[in-house]
Amino acid sequence: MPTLLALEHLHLAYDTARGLRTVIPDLNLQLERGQIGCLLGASGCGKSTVLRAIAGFEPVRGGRILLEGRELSSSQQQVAPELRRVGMMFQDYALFPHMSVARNVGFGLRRASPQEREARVAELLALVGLAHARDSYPHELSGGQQQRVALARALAPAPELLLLDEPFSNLDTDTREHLAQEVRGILQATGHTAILVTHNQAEALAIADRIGSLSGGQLQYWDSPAAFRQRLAEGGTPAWSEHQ
Ligand SMILES: Nc1ncnc2c1ncn2[C@@H]1O[C@H](COP(=O)(O)OP(=O)(O)OP(=O)(O)O)[C@@H](O)[C@H]1O
Repeated sequence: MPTLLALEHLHLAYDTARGLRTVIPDLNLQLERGQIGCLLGASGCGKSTVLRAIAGFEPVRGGRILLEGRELSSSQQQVAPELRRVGMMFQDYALFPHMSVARNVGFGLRRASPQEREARVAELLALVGLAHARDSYPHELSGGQQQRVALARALAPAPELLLLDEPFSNLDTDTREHLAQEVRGILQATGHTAILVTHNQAEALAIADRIGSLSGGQLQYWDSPAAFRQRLAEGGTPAWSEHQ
């Protein structure tokens, strides 16, 4: 499979009152089209910063980000977030409370005709198993259902790459693993490529094709689930990892 996403010598830093603070000094990563990659790592190691840079919300100080060989970010240029074809889904769902499920899902389709939007919303709600809830409001749904609406909304504009930032962390353990497997099924069925960040190994194993650990701003490994299981069996887990 061809590479969809490439991070090449990525250097990310924040401007602070005390000067530039490097979070990611030199990160390299490749993800094939159709794969789900997972970044594990301790709180504060820079996982969200990497996702935000891929989405175009953080400047790149060095190196570059490529999507299908197209340069999205480098120190010289920065493609606007809305032109990247990158979708994002967060842990707090970020659904609009005053909008119905259908309007939430159709939110990113403002340029489509009403008929096209209606058809796409119906298709996505069927995909995530919530066709019956189209007229409900977010507060009427369970956490897992809200997260499925958030997934449908993120997929609606047909992004090339989906970024998932701790998407299941507000859910209880059982729902979390079940939904991770369900989301994997949905992304595989639609051929989507995604990167997920989490603290949780079980979640990583339930969803990912490639699992890596971010530490000191570097990717420590980029394993298949089988190789990652082997690593766990050999005791090669970082001290911070959640074992659930
Ligand atoms: N806007 C900012 N300005 C300065 N420093 C920041 C800013 N945002 C994040 N940081 C710092 O950058 C580091 C990485 O933050 P980031 O949110 O990427 O970590 P994370 O691995 O996603 O953590 P968590 O798992 O807790 O969400 C942290 O030390 C954080 O304090």
